[in-house]
Amino acid sequence: MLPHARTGVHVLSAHAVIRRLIRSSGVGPDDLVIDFGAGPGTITAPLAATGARVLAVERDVAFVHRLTRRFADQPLVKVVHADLRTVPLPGRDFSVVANIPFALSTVLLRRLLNRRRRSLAAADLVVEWGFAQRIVAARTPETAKWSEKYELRVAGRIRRTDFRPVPRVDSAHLVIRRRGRE
Ligand SMILES: C[S@@+](CC[C@H](N)C(=O)[O-])C[C@H]1O[C@@H](n2cnc3c(N)ncnc32)[C@H](O)[C@@H]1O
Repeated sequence: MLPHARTGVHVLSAHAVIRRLIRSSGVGPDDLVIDFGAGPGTITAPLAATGARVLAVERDVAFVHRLTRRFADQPLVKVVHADLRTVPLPGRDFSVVANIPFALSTVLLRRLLNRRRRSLAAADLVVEWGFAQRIVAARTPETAKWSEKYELRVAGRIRRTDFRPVPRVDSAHLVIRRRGRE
């Protein structure tokens, strides 16, 4: 079985959507960017093409082997076999561009946005549509606190048919930008 055929892994297959995520992030040479849940490297590859240093974080061993082979000759890409819930985050400024496992959306946002050190500069995430709406509404004390430090907005809807296999629900492009960025 191909790794991406595993239950719950919906690979972003629409190149136009991937290009939009990356263009929105604005990452380029000298930037550090993390692709959480890199899978087969669908987002990792065009991210590396911008000249940014990319950390491709992936928990699944088969995907890690595939990523390691695919990016063996690309010094800008570091494949990190780790769990996004526990992998150490950079101390220097970094961005995130990723189609994350939906079940871990809250955990990841907490890791990124509750840190004392605000080294997350920007994130462009693919998350479940309803989840994105709840986050940007900032109705809970936690999300309200996030929105004091970060701008959170939905840049657009991503149709479920833009993924393989096709999931049951649409997604959103969630944009996160650190406020007061110099
Ligand atoms: C929705 S898929 C996205 C794959 C790829 N980024 C893409 O868009 O084509 C989510 C990926 O996250 C990985 N994953 C799931 N749980 C993880 C965890 N705790 N830590 C790191 N990666 C995880 C899965 O193996 C899968 O490759």
